[in-house]
Amino acid sequence: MFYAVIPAGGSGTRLWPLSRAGHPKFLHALTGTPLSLLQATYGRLEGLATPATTFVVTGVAHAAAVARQLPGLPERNILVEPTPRDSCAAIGLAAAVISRRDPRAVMGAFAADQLVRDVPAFTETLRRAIQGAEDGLLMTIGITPTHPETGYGYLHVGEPTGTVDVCKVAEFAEKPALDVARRYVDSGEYLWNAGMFVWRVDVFLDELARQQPSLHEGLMRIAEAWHTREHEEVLAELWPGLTKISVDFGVMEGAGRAGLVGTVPGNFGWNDVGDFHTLGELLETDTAGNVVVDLGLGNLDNPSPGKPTVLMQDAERVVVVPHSGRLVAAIGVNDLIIVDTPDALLVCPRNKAQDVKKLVDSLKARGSIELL
Ligand SMILES: Nc1nc2c(ncn2[C@@H]2O[C@H](COP(=O)(O)OP(=O)(O)O[C@H]3O[C@H](CO)[C@@H](O)[C@H](O)[C@@H]3O)[C@@H](O)[C@H]2O)c(=O)[nH]1
Repeated sequence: MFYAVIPAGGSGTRLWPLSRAGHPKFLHALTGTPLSLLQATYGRLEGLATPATTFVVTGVAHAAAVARQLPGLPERNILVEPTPRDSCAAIGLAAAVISRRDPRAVMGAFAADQLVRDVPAFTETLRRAIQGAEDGLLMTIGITPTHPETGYGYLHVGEPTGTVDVCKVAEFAEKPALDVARRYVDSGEYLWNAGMFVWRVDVFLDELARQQPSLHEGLMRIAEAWHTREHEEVLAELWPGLTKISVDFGVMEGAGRAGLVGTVPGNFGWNDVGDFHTLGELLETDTAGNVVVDLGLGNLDNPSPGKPTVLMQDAERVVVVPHSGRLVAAIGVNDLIIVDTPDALLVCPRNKAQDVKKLVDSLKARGSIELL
């Protein structure tokens, strides 16, 4: 049996002021369709899992929005975390819950905030990954890199395993420094890790126990109590003490060194919707290269539909996110990002899109919680 898990908890700080702690990027319709990133992620898994075999792991602050956006998902399949403890705890919790139903089930974990253009090719790739997982590997999907991105994991592709398209991974290197990332890309031997994982839950949980024993123990105790009366009590006691680490640093790097990681190439039009510049590259432009991000129906608080929201004159390659209900007008500007929300306006050159994270950090340092 195949289970699909969507960890949905990151706050998407490089998409501030649109993405906020209370309404993070996975709940927004950012990619030119009425579907939010979460709804699109859920929808593309239909060929692989059923609602009964799909889980979303999310924070208590987002559980109601997730249920509203995914009305077909059984409520008991929304695994609610009291606080964010990063992706290893989120994905590990789902693995532990699934293992109590079926200890040798194969599960896939799919980041909630990505764009996939060719869903049939995605489904085919996943079928190959499932074969690799059945053979005992922790499977990743490898994307051909286009530039030395430091926000991704890198997979050093090793020997073929004999299963069609499946290779061993000689090294899993998460978020390398820029010079290292350059070396990887120049070598032609590395792929980007797509942030999707497929494995047998027993293989993953054994590896979690080996590398993160206390996290493993806590998650197994929480999963044991999950559908019982003790659930809340056990969760309140154990969750705050769980190791806070990503699955990439917490398990995958070490599993790579142990020769347990495999990969299949993913040629399905993959994008990580990380910042406003990238978003501008992904969406359709007008003849001057301008992009208006239409937040569509998947957005829960879509302002006044029908009213013109953006007017541009002699402007080129400007990305506008109108999200306040008022008109955004721009004259004679180039290569700019303008994000207008009711309580915060961001204006930033496209080549500084990564620095939005620093701005959010400084807001945090000032204690401006209401703006985050
Ligand atoms: N429920 C829950 N989900 C979480 C939490 N933290 C992160 N997530 C979810 O976990 C997924 C991965 O997010 P990040 O941990 O922010 O990953 P990343 O920095 O983007 O890096 C990952 O993805 C890259 C590709 O986009 C990979 O290249 C990289 O190796 C890694 O797997 C997203 O769906 C995010 O919502 C948490 O505390 N709780």
